[in-house]
Amino acid sequence: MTSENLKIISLDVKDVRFPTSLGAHGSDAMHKDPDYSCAYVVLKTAKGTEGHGLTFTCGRGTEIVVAAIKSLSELVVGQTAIDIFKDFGVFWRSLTSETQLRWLGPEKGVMHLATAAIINALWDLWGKLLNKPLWRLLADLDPEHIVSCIDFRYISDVITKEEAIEILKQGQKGKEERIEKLMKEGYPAYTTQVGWMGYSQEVIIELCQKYLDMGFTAFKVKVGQNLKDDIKRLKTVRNVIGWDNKLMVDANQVWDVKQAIEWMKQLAEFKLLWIEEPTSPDDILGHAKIAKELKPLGIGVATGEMCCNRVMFKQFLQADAMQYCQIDSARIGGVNEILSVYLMAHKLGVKVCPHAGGVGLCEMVQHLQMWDYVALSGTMEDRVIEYVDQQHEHFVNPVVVENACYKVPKRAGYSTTFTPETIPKYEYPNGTEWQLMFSQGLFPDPCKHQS
Ligand SMILES: C[C@H](O)[C@@H](O)[C@@H](O)[C@H](O)C(=O)O
Ligand SMILES: [Mg+2]
Repeated sequence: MTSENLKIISLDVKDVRFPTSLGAHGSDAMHKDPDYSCAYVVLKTAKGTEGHGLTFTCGRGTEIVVAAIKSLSELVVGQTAIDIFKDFGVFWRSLTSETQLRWLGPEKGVMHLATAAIINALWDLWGKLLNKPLWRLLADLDPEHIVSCIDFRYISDVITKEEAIEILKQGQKGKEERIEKLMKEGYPAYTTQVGWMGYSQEVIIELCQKYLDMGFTAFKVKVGQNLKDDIKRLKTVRNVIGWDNKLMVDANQVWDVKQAIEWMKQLAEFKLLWIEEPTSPDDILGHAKIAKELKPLGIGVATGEMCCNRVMFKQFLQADAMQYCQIDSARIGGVNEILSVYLMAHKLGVKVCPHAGGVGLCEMVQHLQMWDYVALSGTMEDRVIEYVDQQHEHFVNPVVVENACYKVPKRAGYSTTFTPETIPKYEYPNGTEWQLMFSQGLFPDPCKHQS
């Protein structure tokens, strides 16, 4: 492979949306009608190999992320993939610290979602070039190379490069046996599919039974709109799943700090493992207070799906403000930054249970969590990967969950390639499915709207 062949010659980006709001799939106390969507990046090398990456969105606004990706694209096109991978941390910083664009973040919001989509596409490309699934690519990289992918600026007060290398060297011990175990058993999952906010009691009962029959032992339910309804919903769920299975709740940032504590005290009788996103995702001390108050009730605090970067994660971890660290593969700046969060969580003894409620998130986080087991924490104890049954049919290599465990992905890359039919059908607003839904009056046609 010559380096000329590995030159990135194009970056294409699409706005892809799925009409999930029609069935209340993905709904919660704050996002009542999400249309699961993504900005989908396709990188192409001169040799013709493609890398596919995405960042998750909830419908409206995806076009803004697409525009941000277009603004970043000139930093990528013309670069040689092999040079990027040699010194990936430096390249990552060139995106996040671009001297003018950084004013729009820095390292947060739309710009960081855009960075994640591009960076994820690069890791997919790397996996495809080496013919390895991402978890294996990560597990095979030597500790120094992994560390060279990370930007340690702002986190070296908690973890240095040298410490990270040492931790990763320790993680090499027993790696092959762990790979063998993973191949045999897979990685435990929990399901959120049973408890979206907009689901009726009947649907919840039916889904709880379905997932129990599939072998699931951990379930997550949305709360936070109305206390009486929450109590009713949790009673229903406990009735079906019993008291030995794990139950978690998710408020998606709806409460004030005091309100969160009071509300959760009223739900404690349902034996809850964690409350997820009780309040603003930026309120580190608020989360710490909630965690302290709820600890005697056996309830931990989980958060991370909207934690905007490694600096915020660092402080959450330092402040004992999260007992479950929910990295999100598409919110912070892609794999490189996520590696730094895993390392900090490991050093500070916090369990990582990735967030996956969105398009392609299950496909991605399985790789990250499997790498963590194989080459970093070395354990799956009390750790679970979220599972939602959304849009898997649109991926060429969808996740496979059997007996409530993710099977190890075997195909090269980050599992983020859409099927050839997906974009023509679901690109917004011109995809054939969208055109049909506009004509049926299911959604307003944005083109007609403007004229
Ligand atoms: C809008 C989305 O579906 C969220 O509700 C979802 O990501 C959720 O917070 C989760 O934890 O899966
Ligand atoms: Mg959540």
